[in-house]
Amino acid sequence: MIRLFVSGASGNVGRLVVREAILRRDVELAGGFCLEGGQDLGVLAGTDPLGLMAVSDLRVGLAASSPDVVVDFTSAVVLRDHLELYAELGLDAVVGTTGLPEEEIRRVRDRVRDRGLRLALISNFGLGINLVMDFLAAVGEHYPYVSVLERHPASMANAPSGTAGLLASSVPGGSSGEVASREVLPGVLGGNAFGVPVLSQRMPYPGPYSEHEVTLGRQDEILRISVTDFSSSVYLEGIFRAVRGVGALPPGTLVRRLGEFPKE
Ligand SMILES: NC(=O)C1=CN([C@@H]2O[C@H](COP(=O)(O)OP(=O)(O)OC[C@H]3O[C@@H](n4cnc5c(N)ncnc54)[C@H](OP(=O)(O)O)[C@@H]3O)[C@@H](O)[C@H]2O)C=CC1
Ligand SMILES: O=C(O)C1=N[C@H](C(=O)O)C[C@H](O)C1
Repeated sequence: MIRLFVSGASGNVGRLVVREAILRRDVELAGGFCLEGGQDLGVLAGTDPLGLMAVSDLRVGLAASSPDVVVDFTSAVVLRDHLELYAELGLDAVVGTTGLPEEEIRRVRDRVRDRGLRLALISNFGLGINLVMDFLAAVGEHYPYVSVLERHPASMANAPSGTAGLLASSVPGGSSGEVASREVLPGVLGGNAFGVPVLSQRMPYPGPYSEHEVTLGRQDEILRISVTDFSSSVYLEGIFRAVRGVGALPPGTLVRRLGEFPKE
């Protein structure tokens, strides 16, 4: 039985993680944190009361509940502090929160290695995106030209999405060539991550969706892959795959893709 603590227990993803943890036989919900705190975790998750209250002080909540694994879906604003706290407590962590710059992630990787920690820092737990990342790693060398486009509702916290950066980093060698176009509207061409052009599109559409599109090119051939997710439930299978797997990783390991976990 894995004792699980959920950071961000009142959020879109955190609530689903709490509900799933209640249903699963291999997991026991140890506690949860959210900014507000004070409410029953079951009620927050839209189910029956559990008699287990969300805490608003993460350090206190973790000390009181002695979890085996912490899952974090909170905010880029607090991500750095949360990672430091999990490291200080030597906790195995599965982190979905995005928005940490790549140079910072390199420092996190060093800390994980130096202190013998185990961390899954995965910007997208969806099956489709993880399969595309595996595909890009396998075939990217055949396609010298690459670009990544991501589309989210206007409420999306960061631009680009963490997933867009991870997709860009999955292509060995980045993209070739230069873009000569002059920007008439500032920012219209987007940015660049790992040598790959990345563009974010935001629309005040009411429903949830998350879309990523990768275009691969070589002489006389364009290959385009698009993944659209309409509900946070698509992340659950991957999150619990990581929850089961993180404790079995060798100490000092940071994984960025589900494909890095050994097959079950
Ligand atoms: N890796 C993946 O597969 C996915 C990653 N994400 C990422 O996960 C993160 C969370 O997404 P989502 O669930 O939609 O977010 P929500 O805004 O729905 O939930 C955020 C949660 O974090 C808490 N929180 C918000 N701000 C703070 C803060 N400053 N300090 C402490 N706690 C805070 C909120 O508490 P309260 O309600 O009390 O304010 C809430 O519990 C984002 O970075 C998102 O991009 C999202 C989907 C999939
Ligand atoms: O906040 C979201 O919605 C999402 N965040 C993750 C990201 O930043 O990549 C995953 C997905 O794009 C949805």
